[in-house]
Amino acid sequence: MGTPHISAADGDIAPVVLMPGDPRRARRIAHAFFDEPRLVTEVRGIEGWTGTFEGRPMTAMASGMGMPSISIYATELFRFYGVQRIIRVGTAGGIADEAQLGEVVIASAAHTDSSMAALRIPGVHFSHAPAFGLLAAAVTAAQEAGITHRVGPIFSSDTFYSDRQDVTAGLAAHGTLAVEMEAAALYGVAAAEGKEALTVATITDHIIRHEAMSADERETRFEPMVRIAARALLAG
Ligand SMILES: O=P(O)(O)O[C@H]1O[C@H](CO)[C@@H](O)[C@H]1O
Ligand SMILES: O=c1cc[nH]c(=O)[nH]1
Repeated sequence: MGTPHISAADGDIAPVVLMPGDPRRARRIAHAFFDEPRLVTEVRGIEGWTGTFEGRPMTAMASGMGMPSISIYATELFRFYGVQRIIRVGTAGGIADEAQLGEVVIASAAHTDSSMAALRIPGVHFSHAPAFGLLAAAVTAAQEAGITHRVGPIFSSDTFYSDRQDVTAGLAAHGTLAVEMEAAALYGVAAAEGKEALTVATITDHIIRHEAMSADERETRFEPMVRIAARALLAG
C-alpha cells in the first residue's frame, strides 16, 4: 500500500500517533520514548517511526508546518492506515499574560484565521475541538506526573510572521493561551473522518513579552508534553 505522501506498508503504522511538526522531533521522540523504533516512511523527508511505548504500538510521525500540510498527513493516516487517534505535540508562542516558557498547554479548542475552516461547511463558523476522552486523559496524565500545564483555547494561524497586534490583543482578551499553526486543521480533519485528535504544546516563546527559548531548547524541552500525550493516546 502507500499513499501519495506516506510509503509505510500495511500494518507499519500504529493505531495511535504522536505528531510533531518537525521530522527531527519525530525521530527524537521515537528514540527517547519507544522500544525498538523503526523508520516506516520518509516521503519528502517527513519521517514516521513505529515502536512500542509501555508495551503498546505507537507511531511518531511529523506533520510539517501549517494547516494544509497536517491536513494531508492526518487524512491519509485516518482514512488509509486505520489510525484512530492523533495527538499533535507542538511548539507554541504564548499569548496569555500568565503563559510561561516551558509550560505545557493542552488545547481544549482552536480558533483559526485559516480559510480551510471557512471551506469545511460553507456558511458555518466551525468549532475546532479535541476529542473529550483524549483531553480528559491528557489532563489526568499531566496531574499524575506532576507536570505544570494549562488547559484552554489556542489560536491556529496561517501566519508565523504576523504584525497584527490587534488580533493578538483580541485573542488575549478572549482567554487564548497561545498561538501555533496546525491544531484547528487537525481537529477539523478528525471530526470529518470520525476519529480522535488532541493538541498538546510546549510554550517556546512569548509573542507579547518577546521572550524566546534558544533553537536548541525548542528541540530538547519536549519531554513533558510527549509523556502526557503518549499516556493519553493509550488511555481508555
Ligand atoms: O514545532 P511545531 O510542531 O512545528 O509547531 C510550531 O512551529 C512551527 C513554526 O515554527 C509551526 O509548525 C508551529 O505550529
Ligand atoms: O507557530 C508558532 C510556534 C511557536 N511560536 C510562535 O510564535 N508561533
